[in-house]
Amino acid sequence: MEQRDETAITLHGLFAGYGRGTVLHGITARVPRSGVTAVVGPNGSGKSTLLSVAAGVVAPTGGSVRRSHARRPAVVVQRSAVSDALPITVEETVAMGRWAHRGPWRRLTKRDHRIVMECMAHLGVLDLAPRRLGELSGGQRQRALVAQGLAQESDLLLLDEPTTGLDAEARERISAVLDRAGADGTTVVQATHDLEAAMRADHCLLLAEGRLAAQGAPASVLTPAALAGIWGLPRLR
Ligand SMILES: Nc1ncnc2c1ncn2[C@@H]1O[C@H](COP(=O)(O)OP(=O)(O)OP(=O)(O)O)[C@@H](O)[C@H]1O
Repeated sequence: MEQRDETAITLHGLFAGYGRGTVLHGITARVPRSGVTAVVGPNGSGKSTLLSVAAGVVAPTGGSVRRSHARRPAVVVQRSAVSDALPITVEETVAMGRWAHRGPWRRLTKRDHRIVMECMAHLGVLDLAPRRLGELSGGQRQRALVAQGLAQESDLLLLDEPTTGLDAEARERISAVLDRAGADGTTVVQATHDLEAAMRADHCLLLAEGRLAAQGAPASVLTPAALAGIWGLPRLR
């Protein structure tokens, strides 16, 4: 019972993939409740697939996944997955985060509008509210997408590379918001190539070729030996 309360997601011997191709091979791991968990690994190691399984978008082909969340997960996709041609503003993008509560055709309430404003303010995109998403820089667009995820007020927030490739200011802004959400009781899971972001997480899952290489506190998982073994890096920068 105690274990169940402390664990948000339990993966047991999990296999998953696309069509006939298996990407995740027998992963047994846990994501603690509250706080930030970083999912780390080289390109193609299965990080996004793991997030998709956690989101319920990809079904396991073997083993099990157990989530102990009351609400529908909030998912923040990679910003490259959002078309430049999408004719919506930052404010509309963030307001879509409230659709899970109202449905797309229902009017948003005053509380919804307040949450949308607050989330834009937290991510520093209030000034960009009327701008079209497609005309923003990568960092601005990413902050708008994280604001949308936050606006869903889920107890499980899943993000695919929210800080990878951004400048220091955007990375710091997003990391601070995720840290705060985790401290406030949200279970935050982010797939990332940003080793600084991974090191400041509370928990870390390290994937290599669809298998779990290690899990635990980031400092014990992202050791120079593990990084050298998996990426061939001489040391953590
Ligand atoms: N929708 C899909 N259909 C078929 N194969 C897919 C799909 N998405 C991912 N894959 C394959 O699954 C494998 C793992 O991909 P995944 O995106 O989960 O890895 P990743 O660790 O997130 O990689 P990256 O760091 O490059 O984002 C890759 O071989 C990829 O080609």
